[in-house]
Amino acid sequence: MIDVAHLTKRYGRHTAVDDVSFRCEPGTVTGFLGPNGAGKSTTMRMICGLTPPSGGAATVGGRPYRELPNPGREVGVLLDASAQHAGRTGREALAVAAATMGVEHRRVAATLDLVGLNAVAAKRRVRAYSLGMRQRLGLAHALLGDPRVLILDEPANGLDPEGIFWMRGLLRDFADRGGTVLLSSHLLREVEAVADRLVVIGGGRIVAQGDKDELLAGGGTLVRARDAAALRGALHRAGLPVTEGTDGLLVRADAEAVGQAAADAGVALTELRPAGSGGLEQLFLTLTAGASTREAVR
Ligand SMILES: Nc1ncnc2c1ncn2[C@@H]1O[C@H](COP(=O)(O)OP(=O)(O)OP(=O)(O)O)[C@@H](O)[C@H]1O
Repeated sequence: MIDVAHLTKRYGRHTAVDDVSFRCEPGTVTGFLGPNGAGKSTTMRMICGLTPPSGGAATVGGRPYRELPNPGREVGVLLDASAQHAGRTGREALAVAAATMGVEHRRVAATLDLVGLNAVAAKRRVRAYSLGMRQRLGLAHALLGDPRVLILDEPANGLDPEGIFWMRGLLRDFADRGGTVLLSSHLLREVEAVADRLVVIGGGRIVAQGDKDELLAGGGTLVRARDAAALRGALHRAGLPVTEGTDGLLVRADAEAVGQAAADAGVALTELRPAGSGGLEQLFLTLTAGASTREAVR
């Protein structure tokens, strides 16, 4: 269980994370989504005790990360795959971690095997690893202590499609055995494929969270008009957040509010429907429309 309560991080006058609260339950994968600079990494670093919060608190298994007696046995963390000792071989790196955590040495080979780093790869120095191999080694580090919780920042970065598919299965299996997974990603389709719950962050604030299927069912409204510019103007004047979709405008509001805004401006619509069927990508674009704009103009 991960419990995040009112986490806030300010850098000078800039608020990178603003009153963020969510909970990750055992047996679930929580997808942590947001555009660049939204505050995902900062939130995860605060959960793992690497960045002190300006306000709020986070616990893992009921305790602040820094108070866990042997954190690696309880929480597997992968925040930055490139931050690994480049001069060690993959096997050496894991062996050192195993000794530090008090994990049986034979788990080293088993974990390397589990993440798909074969004997040849395990004997190479980390500096010669591709990003995908570093991600696999980082995941091995996270899994080595047989933890009940995984916190992974963009773990699919650098993995090829087969690797992404493999990781999805690994995380699903981990959660199905009662584990708790918090996974950040900008690869929306990957999150859609594996997550049970979603936390969507934009401009440091949570813009949506909940059960993935419920969120997808309420993914805003798709609207079209022959005069797209007039429609855009009408929605803008009504203060409704709008994103360009592939087949119309996506609006973070219900159909009634969108229809009313168009009617008030005398714009004739050619289509008005829930956007949810378009999947997570549309939901993501819709939900983060305002936040992305704020980020872009900052
Ligand atoms: N050490 C720091 N000092 C000042 N500002 C920071 C620092 N770390 C992060 N920020 C700012 O905080 C905001 C959130 O950054 P963060 O890295 O958490 O976002 P993110 O959602 O992980 O984005 P990305 O997907 O691009 O990694 C950004 O505006 C960033 O510039």
